[in-house]
Amino acid sequence: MSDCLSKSIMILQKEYPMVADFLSSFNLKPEDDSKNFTEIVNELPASYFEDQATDADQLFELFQEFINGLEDTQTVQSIDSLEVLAGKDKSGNSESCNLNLIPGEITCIVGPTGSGKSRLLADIEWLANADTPTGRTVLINGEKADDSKIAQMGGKLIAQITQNMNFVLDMSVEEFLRMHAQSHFMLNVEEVITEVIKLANDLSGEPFQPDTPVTFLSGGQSRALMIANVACVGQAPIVLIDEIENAGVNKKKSLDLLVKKDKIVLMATHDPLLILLADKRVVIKNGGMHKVIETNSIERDFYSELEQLDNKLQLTKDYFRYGNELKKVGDIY
Ligand SMILES: Nc1ncnc2c1ncn2[C@@H]1O[C@H](COP(=O)(O)OP(=O)(O)OP(=O)(O)O)[C@@H](O)[C@H]1O
Repeated sequence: MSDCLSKSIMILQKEYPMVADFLSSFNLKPEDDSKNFTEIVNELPASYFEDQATDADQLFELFQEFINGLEDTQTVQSIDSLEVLAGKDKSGNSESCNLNLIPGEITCIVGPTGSGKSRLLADIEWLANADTPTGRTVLINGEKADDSKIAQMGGKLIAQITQNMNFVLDMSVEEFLRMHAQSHFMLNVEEVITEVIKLANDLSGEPFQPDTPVTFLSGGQSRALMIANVACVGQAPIVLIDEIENAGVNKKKSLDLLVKKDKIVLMATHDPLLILLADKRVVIKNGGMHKVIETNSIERDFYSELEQLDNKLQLTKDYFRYGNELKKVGDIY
């Protein structure tokens, strides 16, 4: 018998408080919580199964699935380090450094076009084990992916945010978020939906409604929705971002949001504002990790100066985008 079917409800509830929600959603009100799930179900009268249109085997199966889901969720939440061990650059020379990432920290990947930034993201996405063109190895909590449960959890460990977030689903924003929140066993689904939509609208500055079909969202709106969703609903502790500079979202707010949720954030970018917002950056040269630079205080101070320049550039873009014609310099600001 599976462990969760033979453990007392009292013990299971200590490990997983959400067991109470499972029981109440099936109208099960055990009077004696020292009994296990099997005993509770076996004592139910036939009328219960008729009312619920289910049977004992189905309840056992659903309960096991539910507990497995909770176990997976707890495992992915306990990531406290990600390490990329050096492999080879494009010429086959050993890379100069490893890369260590921890929750609540933003790391940028910088380097010229074609240098290998996306390759590094892909190595992490695949939890490389000396089996990609770079020969890198990714360690999670100091362990190789194939050494633990992590291998099965690849999909739940890592969330990706890319330039191309195309939806093909025929559903509204609200339905999409509800489906996602339910699949993550969230308790307060409706509150979460409201929070994610509010955040996404704040990030893109181009509001949409709960009943907007996801296929109607603009590029900026869909990326904002993904970022808010990854931050609030997704339990993935590692977020990989490929270029959000032209994404039509507020970059600083987006990063603040992810960091507040204690995610490991790794972002390939050419944008100096994003680079200066990060805690550190790994420099890629000829496909290899060349060095890791911590953002220093001079760079942090330079950020505000650069931000003012960026705001000016943004105003200029909007000026022309909205059909204005420049008559004298100074009209824009
Ligand atoms: N260490 C390596 N060994 C072998 N091939 C590599 C290595 N690093 C990168 N490559 C290959 O080099 C090519 C360019 O890399 P990649 O697309 O990651 O560059 P990039 O820096 O993301 O470029 P861009 O800034 O234009 O997006 C890819 O085909 C990638 O697989």
